[in-house]
Amino acid sequence: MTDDDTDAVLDSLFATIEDRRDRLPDDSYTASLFTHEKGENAALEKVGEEATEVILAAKDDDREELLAESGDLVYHLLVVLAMNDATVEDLRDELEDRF
Ligand SMILES: N=c1c2ncn([C@@H]3O[C@H](COP(=O)(O)OP(=O)(O)OP(=O)(O)O)[C@@H](O)[C@H]3O)c2ncn1[C@@H]1O[C@H](COP(=O)(O)O)[C@@H](O)[C@H]1O
Repeated sequence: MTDDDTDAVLDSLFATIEDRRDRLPDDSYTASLFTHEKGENAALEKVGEEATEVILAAKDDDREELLAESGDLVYHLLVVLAMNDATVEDLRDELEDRF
């Protein structure tokens, strides 16, 4: 997979998150985070939980679990960005500024 492919996956995932945020379909886990009674805290708690699971998987040298939990973490992080008027493009700019 090339860097461009990775960008396309992140762009596509973020566009899906924005779509769920804007349309709030009933059967969407993403939409449920945007309508949760705990508000943004529900997504922030998931970021914390998934980060902990990443740490445990790394400490256990469990590569498969590490990748699965990293996927969950990145997804929930993108949801939090979408809740805060930030985009994956903003994140890309932030990282590029550090080169
Ligand atoms: N990448 C993800 C993704 N990663 C994780 N998750 C969900 O995040 C939750 C993670 O929870 P846990 O691992 O803690 O497992 P759990 O036991 O279900 O936890 P709880 O939800 O009960 O707290 C699960 O319900 C996963 O399904 C995701 N849900 C959606 N996406 C992407 O978002 C797209 C749209 O999904 P919907 O919003 O459901 O249409 C999907 O096609 C995917 O591309």
